[in-house]
Amino acid sequence: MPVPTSLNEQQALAFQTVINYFLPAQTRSSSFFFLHGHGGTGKTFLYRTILGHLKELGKIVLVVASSGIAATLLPNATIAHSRFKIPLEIDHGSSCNIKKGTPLAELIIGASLIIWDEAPMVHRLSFEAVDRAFCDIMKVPLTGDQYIPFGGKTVLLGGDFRQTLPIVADAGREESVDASLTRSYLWPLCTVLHLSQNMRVTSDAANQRQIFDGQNFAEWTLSVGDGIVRAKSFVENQPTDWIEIPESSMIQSTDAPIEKMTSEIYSDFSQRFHSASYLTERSNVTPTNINVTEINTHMLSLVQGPIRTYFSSDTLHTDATDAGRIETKYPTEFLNTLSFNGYPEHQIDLKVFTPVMLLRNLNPAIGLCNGTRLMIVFLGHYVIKGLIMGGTFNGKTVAIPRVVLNINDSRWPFVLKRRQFPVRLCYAMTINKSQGQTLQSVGIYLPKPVFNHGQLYVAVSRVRTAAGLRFLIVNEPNIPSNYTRNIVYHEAFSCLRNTAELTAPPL
Ligand SMILES: Nc1ncnc2c1ncn2[C@@H]1O[C@H](COP(=O)(O)OP(=O)(O)OP(=O)(O)O)[C@@H](O)[C@H]1O
Repeated sequence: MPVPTSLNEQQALAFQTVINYFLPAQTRSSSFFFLHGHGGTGKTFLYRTILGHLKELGKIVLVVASSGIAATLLPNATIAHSRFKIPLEIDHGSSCNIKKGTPLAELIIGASLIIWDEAPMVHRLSFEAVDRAFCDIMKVPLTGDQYIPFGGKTVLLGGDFRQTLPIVADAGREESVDASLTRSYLWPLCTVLHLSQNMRVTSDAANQRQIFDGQNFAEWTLSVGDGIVRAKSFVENQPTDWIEIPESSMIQSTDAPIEKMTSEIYSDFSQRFHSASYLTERSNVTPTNINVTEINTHMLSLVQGPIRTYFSSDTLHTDATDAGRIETKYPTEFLNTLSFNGYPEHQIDLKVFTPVMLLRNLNPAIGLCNGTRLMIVFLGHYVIKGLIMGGTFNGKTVAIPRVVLNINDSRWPFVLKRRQFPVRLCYAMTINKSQGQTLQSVGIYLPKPVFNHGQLYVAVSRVRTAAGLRFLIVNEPNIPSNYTRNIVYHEAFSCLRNTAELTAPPL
């Protein structure tokens, strides 16, 4: 099959390698691939090209993504966890809840290719559970010489290991790296396909200007991700990972850093606070939810118009034998004070024209995913309405209902049932939540440095141009305010470097 001329050299090689598996009688060493490339290298473009070609050949392709936002960028994509029924509570022996003979099992048997985008975000145990389920469906033994990964299905995973690793509660460096796909028994069985040419920013003349240390913006961003920017240590016995931020990107700190930062990112706010395109293009990002809330509260106070407050209904559910005692010990008033990452607050204050982020995958088919941003256009009693900002469904107005969320947090001896609109204001968002968003103007607010692998890289790679990036850093007095930490766990992706040279298989 001819390689499409629209692809660059690396994309063409990857295309050839994958498509080769659909041609008759080839010598096959592996049918499991990982497409590795940083943001803008054309992974999505390549998935679409492969999809188009296999469609022409009449093949079935299942497309999934680890996050709702990534799923909205690919045709007919769904979220991997729901598509493959991956258990939420997972351990080393888990499999997916896919029964033989069901329509889903038949669909998997009939599929020629599985594409899974943003794979590095997902815990390796999830891939291992899918591997077990596929082997079961395909009647392939899990051990011994007959074993083939994913039961012999051709699988193309993709993503960037420079970004944040799977979230593991209270994990240190070792546990975080151990959760990565690169630590799975599956990893040595995959063929890595590399993309490194940035197709998104290279054409932009402004980005070709040197911004720092002889590098242009795309190169600098990538060196941040690779953890190869020159770094210092300011605290004895602490890691040498403090890097200098280009002067041109700095906002000087003041006594009122939030006001200073937001007035730069949301310039002309009083005139433009109701413009969806203005809100779509910008956001502040910061490592923790506490600072996100501070920024959002400040911005809400600047919006003209009345506030509408929505309170959740909170109840608790427990199977414990002393359920009565637990209910007495944790009254509703106490439950209302609890906050959980990724869940709505008990009290949500909103105004028309405020931007919110959806916290649940309500209906990915119409763009309502965990991470979708919307501008509020209607605040009713039973329903709120928003205009989707960004992505494939940009500009669509949708209704958001109240939903019941079961919050199972190991710190508490109960499951909290919270009935609330699954939204949070998003003039600012955590760096982890910003993964997958593309913006024109981003203010990175660091009242404390980042605390995890890939966070600084995710933050700086949200924008397409150096001009769109602003930092406000508040450091201890002994550390200059143009330095911040760049945490990179090299061991999470060092195994990828040795596979950079891939030779094209014979066609
Ligand atoms: N071969 C190509 N020819 C023309 N344009 C391309 C090519 N490859 C990619 N692009 C364009 O470059 C931009 C970035 O590509 P794409 O979105 O596929 O990158 P990505 O690696 O998926 O990025 P991210 O990880 O940030 O989602 C898009 O506008 C895409 O259309």
